[in-house]
Amino acid sequence: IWLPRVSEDQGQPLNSPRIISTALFPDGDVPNREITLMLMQYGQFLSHDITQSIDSTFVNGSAISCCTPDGSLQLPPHIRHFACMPIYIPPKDPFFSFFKQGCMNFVRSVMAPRSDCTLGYAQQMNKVTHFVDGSSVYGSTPEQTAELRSFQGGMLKVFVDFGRELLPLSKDPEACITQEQGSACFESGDSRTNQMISLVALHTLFMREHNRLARELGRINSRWSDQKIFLEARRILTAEMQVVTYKEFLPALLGEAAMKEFDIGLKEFDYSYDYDQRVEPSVTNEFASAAFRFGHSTVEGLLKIYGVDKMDEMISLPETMFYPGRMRKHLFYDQLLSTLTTEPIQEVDNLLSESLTKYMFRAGNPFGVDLASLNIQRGRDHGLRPYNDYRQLVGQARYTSFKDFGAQFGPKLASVYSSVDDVDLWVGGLLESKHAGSILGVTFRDIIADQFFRLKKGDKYFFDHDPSVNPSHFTLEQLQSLRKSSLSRMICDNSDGFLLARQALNAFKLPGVPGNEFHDCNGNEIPRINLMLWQDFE
Ligand code: HEM
Ligand SMILES: [Ca+2]
Repeated sequence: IWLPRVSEDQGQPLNSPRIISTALFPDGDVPNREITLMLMQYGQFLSHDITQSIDSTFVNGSAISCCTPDGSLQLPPHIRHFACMPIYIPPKDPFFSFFKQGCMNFVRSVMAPRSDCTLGYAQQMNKVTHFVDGSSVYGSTPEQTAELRSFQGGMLKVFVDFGRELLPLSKDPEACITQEQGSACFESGDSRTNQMISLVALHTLFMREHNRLARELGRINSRWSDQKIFLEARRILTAEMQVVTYKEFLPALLGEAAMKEFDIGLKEFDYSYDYDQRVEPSVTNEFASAAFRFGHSTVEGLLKIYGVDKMDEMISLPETMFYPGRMRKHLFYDQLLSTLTTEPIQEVDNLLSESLTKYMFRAGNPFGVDLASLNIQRGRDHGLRPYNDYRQLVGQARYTSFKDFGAQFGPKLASVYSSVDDVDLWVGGLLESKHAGSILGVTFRDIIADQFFRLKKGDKYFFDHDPSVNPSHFTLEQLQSLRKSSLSRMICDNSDGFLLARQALNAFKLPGVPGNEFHDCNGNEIPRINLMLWQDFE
């Protein structure tokens, strides 16, 4: 019902995720040659639009701790919260032992009530709307949306910092490491916004695009109310996000073959007529707790920030986690968008930046937490089956021996797992080699493609669905225009204009990759949506 998985060998508990993490996920630098860091950053932004599990808390909302205050030991079961599932750190740990850490806090996710009110095995709750609907921009509840709106001209609230529009400042004193003078901590539709600075940049980009749309719509339709402009701008921004996701992001991630195999490409003309009410659109646990966490392997631990003709700064990622004050620096937002669209992504492999496995959220401390351990433990918390079962599900032969994982990983896996049927999904999925034009192995590729199939075919409000099913459908002319949206156009239109005078057509592909040369933002090569199609003559 809710007990974590045990070994297929003799039913003993599985090995500690931290031991698996140190054996298999060292740091290393292997950049991809075609894909930009933007795929990583948009990936995280998009994942936050569709999934967020909820950590259990005490009844009064305070956080649960499953370790002794000094982190040396786990609290004994009889005095700790029932949702505790702390991660054991061995005394010989190559990193945490220096700090005498023997326990990494881990609290199990809140369960969802079953829709038919029966009892049965646990499923976890999703805190955000699973549809690709801009909830990361607008929030997932009407109350959150109201909090973010300015109620003037259809716009979202902003913090005007010496003439530049940034996200509104957070009122929560705990949302960042510091709220000191000159620093900043931001508010958006998603509670994870300040997790790291390039995520803040994407939230800023989308907020600005909403306000740009609202200003234009208000200019074209001088009689529209705040409410009308807000809803219309939101409908357009959501469509833009769906176009960027299905036309640019997914092909770069999954490859053209998967787009065809799973029939998730966007149509070029007409409505798509492919809404199917039998399709279950909610996010699968396999997607949220393992496959889409492929992104953690693509994170670059050092952000290279360029000045006009030289490198300005090399920022270590943990220094920007819950500490996004640099956003207030004059050039920084443009510089960061430029870094994201010109620097390569790290390959999806067994290499993980130390900024995530040693220093994540360290907030000035000499050590942080290990995201790889959290991912493995989360998979067990959420009741995922072992990797082998999913291999079979996507049509691959089950592995029968550790040797099947190859000479590089087989022996390492054998040293930390008792049975080949014990390997966790997130671990096995990351170790696969790339499949058919994708940057992912076949198992993650298929789990992710399946999810985006559901999120399109199962969403009656998806932007290209026809009037017979979609109460908020567009006209065919509007649809044609919306299909030209791109992340590059959005960046061109919403940068500060200090550095970003040009963009490559596809923001997920490195400039200079054939067919992806730079174009002037002011020219017509990077297409624009024609907002005159929203002119209302009534
Ligand atoms: C610096 C970058 C990132 C940091 C610091 C970060 C951190 C985290 C943390 C702390 C969690 C929760 C772990 C747990 O307790 O289960 C998480 C979950 C997750 N992350 Fe990341 N992440 C980053 C980038 C990414 C990227 C690039 C992607 C995808 C492309 C991604 C996808 C996800 C997903 C799907 C989840 C599960 C969300 C849920 O359902 O709760 N993350 N991440
Ligand atoms: Ca959503």
